[in-house]
This record gives sequence, structure tokens and C-alpha cells, in this order.
Amino acid sequence: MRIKICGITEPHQSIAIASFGATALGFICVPTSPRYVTIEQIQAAVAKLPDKIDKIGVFANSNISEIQQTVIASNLTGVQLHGDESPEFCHQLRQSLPQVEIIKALRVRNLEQLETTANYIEYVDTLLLDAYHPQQLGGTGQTLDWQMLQAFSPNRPWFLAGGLTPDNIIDALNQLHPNGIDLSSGVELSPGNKDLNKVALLFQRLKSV
Ligand SMILES: O=C(O)c1ccccc1NCC(=O)[C@H](O)[C@H](O)COP(=O)(O)O
Repeated sequence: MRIKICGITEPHQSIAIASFGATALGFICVPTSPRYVTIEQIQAAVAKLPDKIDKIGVFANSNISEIQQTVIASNLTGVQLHGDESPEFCHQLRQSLPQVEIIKALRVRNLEQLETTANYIEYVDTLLLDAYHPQQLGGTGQTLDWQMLQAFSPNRPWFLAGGLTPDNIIDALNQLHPNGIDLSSGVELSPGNKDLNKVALLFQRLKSV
């Protein structure tokens, strides 16, 4: 299973979290986020990471040239689209960045919206389901209605996100079978400052899965 820790801002934390066993790290490229990082900060955070770690830039409603510029300058291996990007936008991004993993995040409010994931299947590599929040795009600590996801079985790998913590992760994975999990505020001291004790506890608990 893929384990993505998102909202990294500090180089020493990115190295520590990779050494605990994270398979992917996420860097927030959304200027309004308290976890926002510049290209220079991403470069510093990824510089000493092993090649096998996926380095994902998280964008929301950015244009293709901004995304392309950041991906190339920061050596990112993937892009997570966390705004209102359409399937057509994902298709265009694929033409511009053919070697880069495209993850479409959907902030799921109800079953009808969950069904819109089908529109993205042919244009993205991976889906990510996050919780809906009326004011914030991500990193909110809100959990999804896991009951609503019981029958979710898309024709693409998918990440479960939204309010996951070391305390609820086993419960989540007993109920759902995602290909990956994504955590941010549940392993933080404050936005962008990860709590390495909580990250270590997470990986310890995941050993039993
Ligand atoms: O984390 C942010 O600040 C953020 C801002 C704008 C768009 C996306 C953002 N985060 C995306 C993520 O992938 C988070 O890991 C995801 O929302 C889960 O967060 P949390 O509920 O805190 O675990």
C-alpha cells in the first residue's frame, strides 16, 4: 500500500518521514495554504530523498504552464489536482507532462459527487478522495463518510485521505481497501510542521495491517 504524507515544508522532516517508510511526500503549491512551499523550498526538501520516493506537487486551479514549470524545476514525479479541474484539463495536462503521475483529488460531499470520479478515469493515473469542507480545499482534518465509500471500486488506484490519524487508520483500513492513504493534519504539530512522533506511531500501527 502507498503511504503519502502531505504538506511537508522542512527538509529534515522529509528525510525522516521517508526513512519511516513513506512511499510518497506531498508539497503544497497552493499559495493560500498555510503549508504552501515555494519551488526553492521543494527543491531543498527533495534534494536528499531516495529516487524511489514519489514527490507529489499539490495544486488547486493552477494553469498548465504554472504546473509544468514547478514540476520541472522541483523534480516532481507527480501532480495532485485538488481544485475544480475538469477531465478535459487532466487530459491536457497529460499531453504536457506525459511522464508524470496525475492524481485527481475529489472533495466528496455526497454519493452523486462520488460518481463523478468515473469521468476522470481515462485521463488520470490515480484518484484521491478527500473530505469536503465549505471554506478550505484540503488539510482540514475532516473525515469522509467511510460508509458511503464501502462500494467504491474504481477502475484506477485510489488514495483515501481526510482526517486520517494514527488513532483511526486501522479502523479505516478495516472498513475500506484503498491502494494508498494520505495524511496531513493528523500527523502535525501545526500546519506544515509534522509531528515525527505521530508519524512514527502511524508506521508502527500500519505494521499490523
Ligand atoms: O494541506 C493543505 O493545506 C492543502 C491546501 C490546498 C489544497 C490541498 C491541500 N492538502 C491536500 C492533501 O493532500 C491533504 O493531505 C488532504 O487534504 C488530507 O488532509 P488531512 O485531512 O489534514 O489529513
